[in-house]
Amino acid sequence: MARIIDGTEISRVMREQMAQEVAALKAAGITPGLSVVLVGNNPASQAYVSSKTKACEALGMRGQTLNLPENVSTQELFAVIDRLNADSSVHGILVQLPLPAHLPYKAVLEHIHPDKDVDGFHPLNAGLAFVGDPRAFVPCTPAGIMEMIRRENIPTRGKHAVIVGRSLIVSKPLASLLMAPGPDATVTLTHRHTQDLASFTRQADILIVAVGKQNLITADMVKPGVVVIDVGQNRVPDDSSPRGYRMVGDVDYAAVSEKAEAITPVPGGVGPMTITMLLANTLQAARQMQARGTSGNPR
Ligand SMILES: Nc1nc(=O)c2c([nH]1)NC[C@@H]1CN(c3ccc(C(=O)N[C@@H](CCC(=O)O)C(=O)O)cc3)C=[N+]21
Repeated sequence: MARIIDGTEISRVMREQMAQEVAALKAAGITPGLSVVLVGNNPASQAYVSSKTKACEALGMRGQTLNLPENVSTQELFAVIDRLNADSSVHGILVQLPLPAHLPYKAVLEHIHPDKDVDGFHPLNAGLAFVGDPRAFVPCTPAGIMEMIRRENIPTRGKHAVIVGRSLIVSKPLASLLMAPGPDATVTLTHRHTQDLASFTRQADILIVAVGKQNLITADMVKPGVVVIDVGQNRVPDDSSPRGYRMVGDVDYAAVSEKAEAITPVPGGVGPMTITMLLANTLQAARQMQARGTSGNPR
């Protein structure tokens, strides 16, 4: 049976360390602050956003949510972001995705000041991360996956990492992190048009799945000894659960964990690590602004 990679426990250790760094910044007069902009009232988005701001507060940081109506105009949303960009008590800004279809999400993400872009979705940060510049904010999910791999001592050098999915948020940045000097993995990226997906996944020493489709990866699609990182967050109706649903990933967990060397569970794997890296990026933003002398909460 596979070893379970416990994202909740790794997060607990990392957050304990970060709480001390927050305390030190606070002693220097700066309380790191994250502002989350949530448009509309999608229940899943509301749940994610509240877990993000709660995690901030648990660390001693400020977490604020700005909830805008579903029909907010692009200009109104830009005005809100302008205000957060100019507010020296705000170190990180996150606009929760997906946005309603009438809003141009790329233009919205480009409106966030790159120094406060703790999601790492602004093209400047995406570019800095791609060239391996340490000033970049690295998107939280790929950063969290790299932390899990490092802390679990999973060998990457020369290993074949196969990524399923081609998103800007997870797969593209993860590919560049895994193939960079240091990790030195050989990376294959696959997606919905890949022919004979299983012929690729079966070659994986490390298999990362970020698609959003329950049971996409079955036991016959992996080789014995694989390390599986499941990024999926799928809600499955379940009357026996208090919320009326349960969370599953993209991997047939029960069957694949019989063949894998190690596997991340859902929930309790990549999800908590994503939030942990959001906290880390907010802390990084506060420190960078302190170093430039552009931060400090108004007293
Ligand atoms: N601008 C932006 N940045 C994001 O980082 C972002 C976003 N938009 N939109 C949506 C996705 C999704 N996402 C999750 C993070 C943590 C969990 C998480 O902690 N999940 C728990 C389970 C949650 C539950 O049970 O409901 C777990 O896996 O253990 C889930 C989903 C961040 N996202």
